[in-house]
Amino acid sequence: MATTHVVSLFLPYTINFHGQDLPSPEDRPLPDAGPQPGPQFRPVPNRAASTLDLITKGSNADISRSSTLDLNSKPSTASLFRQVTPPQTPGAAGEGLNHFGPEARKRHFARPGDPRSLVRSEAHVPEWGAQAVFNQPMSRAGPLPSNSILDFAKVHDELSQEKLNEARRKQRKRRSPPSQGSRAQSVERFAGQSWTVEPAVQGNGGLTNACRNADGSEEDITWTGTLGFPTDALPDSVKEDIHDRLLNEYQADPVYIADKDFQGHYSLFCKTILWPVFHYQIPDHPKSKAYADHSWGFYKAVNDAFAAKVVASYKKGDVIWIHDYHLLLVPGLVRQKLPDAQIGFFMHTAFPSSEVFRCLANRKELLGGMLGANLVAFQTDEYAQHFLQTCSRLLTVEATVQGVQLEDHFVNVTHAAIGINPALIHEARQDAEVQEWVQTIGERYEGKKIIVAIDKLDNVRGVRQKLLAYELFLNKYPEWRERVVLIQVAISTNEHTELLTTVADICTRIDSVYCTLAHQPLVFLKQDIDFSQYLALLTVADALVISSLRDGMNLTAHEYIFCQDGKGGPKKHSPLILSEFTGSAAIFGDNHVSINPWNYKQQAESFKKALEMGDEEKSKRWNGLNDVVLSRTGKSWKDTLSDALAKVYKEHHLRDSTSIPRLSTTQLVQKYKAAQRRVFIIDYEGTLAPHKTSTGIPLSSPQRVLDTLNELLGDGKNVVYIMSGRKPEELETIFHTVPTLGIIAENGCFMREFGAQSNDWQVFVNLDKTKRWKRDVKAILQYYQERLEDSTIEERHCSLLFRYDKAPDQEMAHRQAGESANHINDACSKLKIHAVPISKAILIEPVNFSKRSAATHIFDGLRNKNTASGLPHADFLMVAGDDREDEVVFRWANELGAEGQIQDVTTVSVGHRNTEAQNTLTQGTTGLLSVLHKLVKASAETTASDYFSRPSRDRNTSHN
Ligand SMILES: O=P(O)(O)OC[C@H]1O[C@H](O[C@H]2O[C@H](CO)[C@@H](O)[C@H](O)[C@H]2O)[C@H](O)[C@@H](O)[C@@H]1O
Repeated sequence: MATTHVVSLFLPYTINFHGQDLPSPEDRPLPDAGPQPGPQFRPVPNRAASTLDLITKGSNADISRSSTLDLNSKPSTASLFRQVTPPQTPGAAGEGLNHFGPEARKRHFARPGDPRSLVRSEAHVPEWGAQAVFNQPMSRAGPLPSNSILDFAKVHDELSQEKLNEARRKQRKRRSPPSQGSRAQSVERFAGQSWTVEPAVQGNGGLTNACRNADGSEEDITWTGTLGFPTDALPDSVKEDIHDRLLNEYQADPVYIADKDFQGHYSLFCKTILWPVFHYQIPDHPKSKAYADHSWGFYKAVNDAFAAKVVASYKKGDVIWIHDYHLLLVPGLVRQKLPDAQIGFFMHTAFPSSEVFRCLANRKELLGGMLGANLVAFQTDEYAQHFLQTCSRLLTVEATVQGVQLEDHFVNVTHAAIGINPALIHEARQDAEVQEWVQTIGERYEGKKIIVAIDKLDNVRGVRQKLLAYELFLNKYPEWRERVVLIQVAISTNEHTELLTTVADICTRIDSVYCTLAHQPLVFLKQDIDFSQYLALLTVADALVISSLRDGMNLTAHEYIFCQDGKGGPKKHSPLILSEFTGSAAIFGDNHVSINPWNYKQQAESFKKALEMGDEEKSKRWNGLNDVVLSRTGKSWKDTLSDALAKVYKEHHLRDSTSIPRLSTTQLVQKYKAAQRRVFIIDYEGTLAPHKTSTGIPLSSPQRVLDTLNELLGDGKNVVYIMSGRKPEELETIFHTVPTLGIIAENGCFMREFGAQSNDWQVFVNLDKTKRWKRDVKAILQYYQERLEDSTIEERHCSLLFRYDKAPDQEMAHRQAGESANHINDACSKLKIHAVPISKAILIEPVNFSKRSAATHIFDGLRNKNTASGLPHADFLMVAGDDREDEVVFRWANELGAEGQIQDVTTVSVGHRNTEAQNTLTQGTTGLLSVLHKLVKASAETTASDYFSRPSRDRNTSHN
């Protein structure tokens, strides 16, 4: 049975090992020690009380281990920061405990014994390899090479040396039998361990929830992803057991990646390069990470491993959905192996503007990878537009609202915002623990207003900006100081120590200025909270603030709106304060309180506005928001995307030149002979005659083309048009020996009617207006021409061509050409012209006139003429072409055929491109000439044989 492969970096499941002889923390490998023999487990830390526990249960808990804020014993926020040693780089030393504590186990709401549970959509998870939640193996990756730009050259040399050593090691291994060395001993301890399948700690909770039904079940899905912890230390037998159980019982196919590759991929390339760039954090000082660093190799290795896994488990008819920025290369890699597969790609994070994306050293490979999909989808229209513009600028391809036109195929681009799973949240909030927390928090803060904020302490979440704005709010509105509390849950990662310090400073300031013996207006929790506390906070909040500087969506906002409906606690309908830079803001209309998080003053005002909002307005706004949350759920997102993919896949398949039949000359001859009135519309360059270089086609055309056209025109039943992008006078010169030929020039801006005088041209465009836009556009093009060696501007009456085929630096030429096209499209959007990349040139032409509009004109003319004479206007139409401009004529002709307006319609694409034509002719221009010649010959033979087979008395009268 066909399945949908949901391919995401992390599976929704992980493994918890339950050995009898779990190692103590002292057994952990030492920093920089590399792979170590011996115990490989981290114990689960002693249970530490969470802050919210402390709120109610007193301060007996070991606060130094839990990094919590005990409101009863009131340590200052500053002391809180001092108590906690920031964790070290995961995998390097195996540290990184305590931020999550045992509460992080409850990131999900699980039915007993069933890991298919609701998870928090935007959970704030520990770094990979931190072993903060379950007993799992340590990373054997050892320290990775530095990715500081200052060490670039050194690392480069080291890596080259390492490659050499690796090759030598492999050679030695091939020569000698496998040893029973330390690695074999160290993995032994895992062989007999018992383990359980648990809901994942890492990964995209929004995606997991969207793929689950109201009862937690999933249909026809196979998950592909990693287990979320280092697996080098597991023996193959354990890996196989885990694989078999996950696949059989949970439809989850684990991908095992070498620890070093995973760490280099995730902690380096994803987290220090892609994530900041996609969220507009562009480092510009020497301490920042290099854009072109060695971690690209790790990124590729992980993407390769994923692609190999997908290809191996794919069966004909399956659908493949690849998710998020970790796996940008996978669509392209899978496409290479499975050219006919149905592949969708969804980007969960924001996609930056082309100006930012182009900073990435591997930008073309990344785009090429994404374009391996049939459908590339984003959360919002804005991100989709950024992607289209990036492709157009960096790859110099034509990007339309529907997608990207590549050399020989089309990739559709769309947007669909992910949503939440209301039914599962509703079930979860019925849990007694949630109810208890609702009551507890309500009692603890009775008489106060609670502003809630739940973020990962990462530069993109705008926590610093939020705290500064809150400080300003307290300063400006003293009447609120004793009546409001901001509960900021913020999980830090070890990467952001600078941010942590700044945030600590602000917290200290707020504490020292506004904290009193009776009231603390800021509760800063530098640890995660469990799922029931999360739901309870969202339920009782008087406002939620999301101040992200950039965020793909942000489903915490959606979960908050849902929790405020009064069915899991008090009916609050509290306001949502939401950054305009989140995807969610794009779908919520104007019912939230919108902020630019950089505008501290505005953000401070938004707190006041939210806290003082009247009940009526609150309910009105909340109803609007809730409508969006309930109508745009995770399920509807998933259904919309799978319908869209199925539709475009069908279209692509129909247009795929390998699935379009070759033109059958025999059938065509039969139709031709049967027809009374035939119309031919044939493209010139690339279809009837080969393409020539930028110097243009030679004005003396091949005699064979002219002879064939004259032969066709020799039959009085035939009406023949040539279509071309060239100027009328050029075409007139080329075809001066074919006097009655109809000509469409400059892609439909001019037309000489069939049978008209040689210089009798119809002009469809307004030439004065055309002159004006050409002058403006030429000025833009000249700017680019001056910067691009050996580029030229070719001027036609109604269009301009910026040619760069002779430019010595083609990389630069592509970039300049792409820039110029975007520049013109942006600057001249009101002029009804567009700039489109064609082969080695940018064509700037009017949007309202095309070969299709000219073809329609021809057909209307024939219809009018023949209606008057009583003859059929046409019962045979043949359209032949080879490139983008001809596709619109194919579509038009196919429509006429489908509507029955013309009995026999034949559309032929010469060459190998994906096309809307119904037939292909792969033999090129000479192939088409032979077909046309055969038609004429067959018809002449018919006429002769008809003549001689008729009685002689008829023969004598036939010309009367
Ligand atoms: O931290 P990562 O493991 O690299 O994953 C990135 C984030 O993925 C999820 O967020 C993304 O998807 C959400 C749902 O589509 C979307 O709302 C958000 O804007 C995206 O960034 C996950 O929820 C986050 O915790 C991860 O950090």
